[in-house]
Amino acid sequence: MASFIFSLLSPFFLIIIIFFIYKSFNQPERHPRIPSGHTGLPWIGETISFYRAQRKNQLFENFFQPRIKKHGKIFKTKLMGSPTVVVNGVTANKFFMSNEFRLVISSWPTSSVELMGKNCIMQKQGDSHRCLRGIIASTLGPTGLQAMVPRIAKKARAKIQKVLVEEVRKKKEAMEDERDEEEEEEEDDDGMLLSNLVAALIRGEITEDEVVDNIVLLVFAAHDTTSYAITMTFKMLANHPDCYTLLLKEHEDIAITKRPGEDLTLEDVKNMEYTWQVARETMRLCPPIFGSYRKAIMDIEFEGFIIPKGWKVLWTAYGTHYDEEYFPDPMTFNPTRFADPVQAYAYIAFGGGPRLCAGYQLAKLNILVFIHYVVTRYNWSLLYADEPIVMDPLPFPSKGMPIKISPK
Ligand code: HEM
Repeated sequence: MASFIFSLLSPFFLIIIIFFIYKSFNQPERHPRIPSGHTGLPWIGETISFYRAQRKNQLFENFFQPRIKKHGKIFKTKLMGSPTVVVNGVTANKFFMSNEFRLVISSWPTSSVELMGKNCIMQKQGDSHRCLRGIIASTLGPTGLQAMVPRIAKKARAKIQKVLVEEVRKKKEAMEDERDEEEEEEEDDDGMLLSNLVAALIRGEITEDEVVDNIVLLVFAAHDTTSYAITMTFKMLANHPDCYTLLLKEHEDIAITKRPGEDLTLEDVKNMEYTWQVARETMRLCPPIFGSYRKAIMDIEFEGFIIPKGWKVLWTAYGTHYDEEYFPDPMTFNPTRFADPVQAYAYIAFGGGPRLCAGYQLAKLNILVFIHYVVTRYNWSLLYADEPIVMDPLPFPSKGMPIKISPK
């Protein structure tokens, strides 16, 4: 045995082994390599420059744009130890978003998963995703929102978790008691998200952890995104008085039809067309979510390149929203560009495909209703015209964008 091993190490065998290693590294490539500059230090890759740019809300200017200019819409980098292919443009958005679960799955960095909870919808695939998506999206869809219109008016995760677990258990007990008492009667359905999630918990479709993690996720996914969208819309309005005049007129026309104290209806919200153009244009230039991560679950061929199984794919809103191929004169604030439908997958502030934002309708409603009450009831102006935006992990104005406000 020992002499056999020794013979393997003889010069002849070594030459054969070296030949095979050489051959395997020099296989003629069937597919071109994905362009990449230097992918940075081993393991860390370009993580530091990525986060430095992100922190200053300069991801486009300092990270994506220089690489897109040099390599094109698809390039490779290395972030947090993972080889990552950054993809931009309508074709890539459509391909990667619509092939969710088939070729790629959602794959957020560990730090984001810790914040949102590993049982939240963003981390789920297949049946589990379908079940949660059904509950959340139906509660937040147009029918669920109908009841919510008149009601619209950082805490540590551990604290939120504790409070929520108590609430979930209380709610579960109450719902089970009610069910015992009124066995034959129809389910009491108040249409609220917590009730719908707890009802699924009682039916054994989801776990208590899933109820809690999805409520926490919705706090992050819903609050910070919507508040940033509203904040930036007011900033844009302050900087574009002509747009403000048009927007104000739209709301005054609605307000004039109302008796004192009368609530807005969904019909009123539908008439806020120009305001929604303003908000969409704001989110085109200032997307609350700059992009999202996927992981290839098999080797993927895209535009002649091979993305190996296990690599990350990062789609970015900037790479499409700032591309003049889809939005002429892209850096100019021009809400009426949304007066006509835009090409599918060109406007991706709310993502696309099976993971399209489940709270889209609620976000739209909150933004429009909030703007309505502010502009019809108050005069306002920005305190700091050029307040820097920072990101941690979502973007926000560094001073909280205070405004001077007085009743009309
Ligand atoms: C302006 C406000 C908002 C913006 C810009 C926004 C943006 C997004 C984006 C880009 C995604 C897709 C992420 C991905 O592809 O990985 C997403 C997913 C999601 N959003 Fe929103 N969102 C907003 C408001 C809300 C609100 C108000 C809620 C709920 C109350 C919500 C709940 C969700 C959920 C549950 C998902 C995950 C969907 C899934 O994985 O199937 N979002 N959102």
